[in-house]
Formats: sequence, structure tokens, C-alpha cells
Amino acid sequence: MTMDLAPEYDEEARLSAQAVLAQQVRELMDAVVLTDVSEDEMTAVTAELVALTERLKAARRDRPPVPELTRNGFRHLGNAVTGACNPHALPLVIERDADGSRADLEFRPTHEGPPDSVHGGVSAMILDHLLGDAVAAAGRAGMTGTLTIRYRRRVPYGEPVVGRAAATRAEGRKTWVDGTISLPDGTVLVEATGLFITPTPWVNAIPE
Ligand SMILES: CCCCCCCC/C=C\CCCCCCCC(=O)SCCNC(=O)CCNC(=O)[C@H](O)C(C)(C)COP(=O)(O)OP(=O)(O)OC[C@H]1O[C@@H](n2cnc3c(N)ncnc32)[C@H](O)[C@@H]1OP(=O)(O)O
Repeated sequence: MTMDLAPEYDEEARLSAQAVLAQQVRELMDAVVLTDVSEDEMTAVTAELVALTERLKAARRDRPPVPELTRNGFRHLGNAVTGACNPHALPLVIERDADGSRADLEFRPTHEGPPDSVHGGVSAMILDHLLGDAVAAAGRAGMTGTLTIRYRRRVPYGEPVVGRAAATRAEGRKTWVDGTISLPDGTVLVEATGLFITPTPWVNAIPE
């Protein structure tokens, strides 16, 4: 007679809990940059955070959740841009359609660069990833070789903007991609163009 052993833990449930934790940390980050409480209160909160940090460090992985191919596609929960389990990530939620890759997004106060505007490096990071996703959407995969950004207008936070990207040309291991961050009315705020290169080891390992 065979018997199924109960797993020691449900990894999916743990990852869901980690995503909820990461979202709470994002709210914490916004609360930190906007807080106007007293110095004593900040010091008290910091002491509590030290204790919470130690609790999380009690059991550590040696790296964030690894990327994986699932039935629903490529999932990278630890990614700095898209990872639900990474508080650094917006997280960016990308949809693919006939025009390439698209994401509705809203930057937060933690992304401030110039006063009341999103940091140019943050916009570039989002576009880097979106362009990379458009490469994958075109049935290829690559690392960013070059990324050129033209900042046309300030990017606001706290209101919806739209990211878009599409591959324009491919040759051997190279794929060229264009993308934008725009206001919902179509006003272009940032333009990007990039060259992505498929590393030789990936050539035969590109997911659908
Ligand atoms: C197991 C597979 C799993 C795949 C999963 C994919 C799923 C996708 C799903 C979801 C989308 C995710 C989206 C993510 C997006 C994020 C993107 C990033 O932020 S990537 C991090 C930043 N970029 C780097 O760190 C690159 C570091 N650089 C390198 O690793 C190498 O330099 C690399 C791969 C870019 C090129 O290395 P070489 O050894 O393959 O290249 P050589 O053979 O020297 O050159 C090939 C050709 O490319 C040109 N080239 C090489 N590097 C170039 C560059 N930087 N700029 C322009 N041209 C370059 C060369 O001149 C050459 O051209 P000629 O054939 O002679 O015409």
C-alpha cells in the first residue's frame, strides 16, 4: 500500500503570504517618506521595525524566489520591477496584445526624483523591463544591450500612466524595441528605444 505524505508546507501559500507582506512593506515605504510624526514616535517605530526585521531574518533563503516557467507563463516573484514578493517592485503587471506589451501603472511618492515628479532612473527601469517583455512577447528573449531614453515631460506619481513597448526589428540574436510611458490621454512623457541581445545559452531555451 502506498501513502501520500503531506508536504511539510504549502509553498504556494507561503509565496502568497510573502506577496501580502511585500505589499505591506510598500505601504510602509510610502508611510516613511510621507510621515510627519514626532521624532520620539519615529524612534519608537524604528525599534519595532528592528524587531520585525530580526523575526524575518530568523529563516533565510540565500536568494529571492527564483524565476520559473509555470502553466501560466514566466513568473519571477523576486524581480525588482514585476515581483509580487519584492517590495521594491511596483509591482508592474504586464499584459500582452497584438501591439506588444502594455502596463497600467501608478508611481508612488517613494519614486520621487525632482519635486512632485518620478525619478528618471525609475522611469528607465520600468521601460527597461517593459521593453524586455516585448522582446519575449515577440517570441525572443534577451538582456538589455543598450537603452536610450528621451524624457519629454515630467512623469507624475499618484495618478495613472500607461507603459507600452513593442519589438520593431530582429536580426540574429539582436532585437530592437521601442516603448513609451504616456498619460492615459496618449500624451507621451518618456520614450525609450533598446537593443536586446539573446545570450548564446538562451538561444534554445526561450519559453513560448
Ligand atoms: C533560460 C532562459 C530563460 C529566459 C527567460 C526569458 C523570459 C522573458 C520573460 C519576461 C521578460 C523579462 C524582461 C526582463 C527585462 C530586464 C532586462 C534587463 O534589465 S537585463 C540586465 C541588464 N543587461 C545586462 O546585464 C547585460 C549584460 N551584458 C551581457 O550579458 C552581454 O554583454 C550580452 C548578453 C548583452 C552580449 O554578450 P554576448 O557575448 O552574447 O555578445 P557578443 O557575442 O559579444 O555580441 C553579439 C552581438 O551583439 C553586439 N553587442 C554586444 N553587446 C552589445 C551592447 N551592449 N550594445 C550593443 N551591441 C552589443 C555585438 O557587437 C555583436 O554584434 P555583431 O554580431 O558583431 O553584429
